[in-house]
Amino acid sequence: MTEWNKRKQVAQAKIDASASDLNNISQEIWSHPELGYEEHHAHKILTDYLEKKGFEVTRNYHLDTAFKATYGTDGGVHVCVICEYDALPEIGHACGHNLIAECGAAAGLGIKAAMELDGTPIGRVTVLGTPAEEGAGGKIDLIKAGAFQGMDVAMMAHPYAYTVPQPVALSMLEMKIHFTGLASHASAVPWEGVNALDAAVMCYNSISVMRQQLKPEWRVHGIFTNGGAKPNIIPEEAELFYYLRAPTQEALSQVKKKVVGCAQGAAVATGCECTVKDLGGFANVVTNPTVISIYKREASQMGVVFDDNSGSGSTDMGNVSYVVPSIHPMYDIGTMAANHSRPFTAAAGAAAAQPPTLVQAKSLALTALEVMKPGNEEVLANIKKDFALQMGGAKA
Ligand SMILES: NCCC[C@H](NC(=O)CCN)C(=O)O
Repeated sequence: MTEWNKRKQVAQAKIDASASDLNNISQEIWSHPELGYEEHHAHKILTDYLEKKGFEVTRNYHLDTAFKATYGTDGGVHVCVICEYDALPEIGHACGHNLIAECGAAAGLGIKAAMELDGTPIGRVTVLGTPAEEGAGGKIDLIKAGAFQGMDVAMMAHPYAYTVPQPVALSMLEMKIHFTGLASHASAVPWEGVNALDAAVMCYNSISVMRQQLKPEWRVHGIFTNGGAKPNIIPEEAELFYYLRAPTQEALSQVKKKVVGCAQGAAVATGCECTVKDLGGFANVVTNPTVISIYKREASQMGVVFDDNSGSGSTDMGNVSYVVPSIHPMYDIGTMAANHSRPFTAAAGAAAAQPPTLVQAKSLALTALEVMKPGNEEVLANIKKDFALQMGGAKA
């Protein structure tokens, strides 16, 4: 056996030997669901554990509930494994971020064990704790703070109903559409009023009608966040909250133009004022072809079979993929339930999710080791070449 294959075995054995600890971490996070930027319990248990395992830990890293846990030396390849740990309102860990945290910590442990085999670490591994993927996107704050500078590759794995190495993750924009009318008694003098709720309903309906003309991969979905105060007051304020999505930033701007047109039309029809507030969003994920081909090879050798079924959500890992060569595979946790559903919450906390999570952690760890391997400098050169080509044709 080559020295490097020995290291790969050590990584896998370390993850297997830590299975019970890792499951406990996952269960702790799953049973204490915390919203984005409030993940204090998850932050504590992950940082305490990684510190105990010999990582140099920075708590509250640029954000209250972000962390950096790092091991190794500078000057070699620097690999980042990402943890997420925020939950959804009301339905808990319905996106399985407890498992993303477990997988990131597990991969980090495995890589570290392999690196320190002969006492001389080659390169650096950082486990990065990133808050609020379901919210404003903590990775975007961390990018702005420079947390990804000097990293060569970033990777994570996300729970799902299928196993997809290169899922579609769309560019996304969050938008609030606010209508202002004029209040009046809805029974005594309704003609004195200007009805903001009517404008919001017309806008919602126009967007729904427009949907037939949207490209199949475009997404527009919204809710009413204000529909008036009382039935006997003509609503003077009404508000819609929409997510707009498309495969690229260019296509997203076309979707935005159409939605703004619907809002303006509804305002004219009802005599209301309309303001559209752009709340920012996420970039699409640009998967690095060299890294994903290594990942696919390593995962296949462990018996992982890939499906051809990609969802099309969005993630702040998309923003990371514009600053560091990245992969964001998704994997089957033993459920057919959709993410963001209550059955998915149950699946994310079930024992059946553990074996596939550890296989993903091993696949990420072995992918990282392949990039770090002395003599494999051409691999890193190819990763950088892919990235330069991809970024030449893409805008975040
Ligand atoms: N506010 C951003 C929502 C992101 C959300 N992400 C996912 O569902 C992917 C996995 N967590 C989305 O709506 O796509």
